[in-house]
Amino acid sequence: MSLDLFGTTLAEFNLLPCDGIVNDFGLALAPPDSDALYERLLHGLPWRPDVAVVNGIVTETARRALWYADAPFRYRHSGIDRVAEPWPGDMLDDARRLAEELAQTRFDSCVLNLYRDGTEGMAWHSDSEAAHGPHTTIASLSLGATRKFAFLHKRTRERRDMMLRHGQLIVMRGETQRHWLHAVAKTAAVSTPRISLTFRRFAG
Ligand SMILES: O=C(O)CCC(=O)C(=O)O
Ligand SMILES: [Fe+2]
Repeated sequence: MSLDLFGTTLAEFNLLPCDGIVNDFGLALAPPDSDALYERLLHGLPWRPDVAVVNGIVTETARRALWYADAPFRYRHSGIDRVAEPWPGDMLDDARRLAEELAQTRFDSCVLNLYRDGTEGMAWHSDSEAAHGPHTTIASLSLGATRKFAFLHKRTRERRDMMLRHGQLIVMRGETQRHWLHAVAKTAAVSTPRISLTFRRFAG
């Protein structure tokens, strides 16, 4: 699953210099499986805009989003209260198992994002400590177009960027959400969709 580079695996390599851990598992899903999952999710899920409060006004995002979980968990994010929906059949079962195996964590929910092209991104944010606890683990599987994923340290403004490719899985863990913001950068160079599956744990 992870490339063996001179005895250390990619997964052991921490992309962040301090205050958190981001492991890159490389192409965790083989191309035929990534292609099949991408097509199934792109065409088979009821994608809808996300909502966020911007300058006090409730606004629909260009990006599409969905949130599935084992139970109707509630989560306040971007100023809006959300409730999780039941899993869409078995569509996400294999991806969830893969994420659990690589991250060595049990996940009970998945936030999915659809960026239809490079004009759509996600602004700097961190994923709520209140909902996930201070040492949350989030596994993120990318499908479709390659996009730049960036990290910005909240205090030092130090920055780390990585490209996320079709089938690539990364894990954010430890104190990453407490000390770092992350974002999906917009770009004029991408004209095709990208989907991210972000597996999380809400129950204790
Ligand atoms: O699309 C991505 O890779 C990141 C998504 C993200 O940060 C989130 O859903 O909180
Ligand atoms: Fe996030």
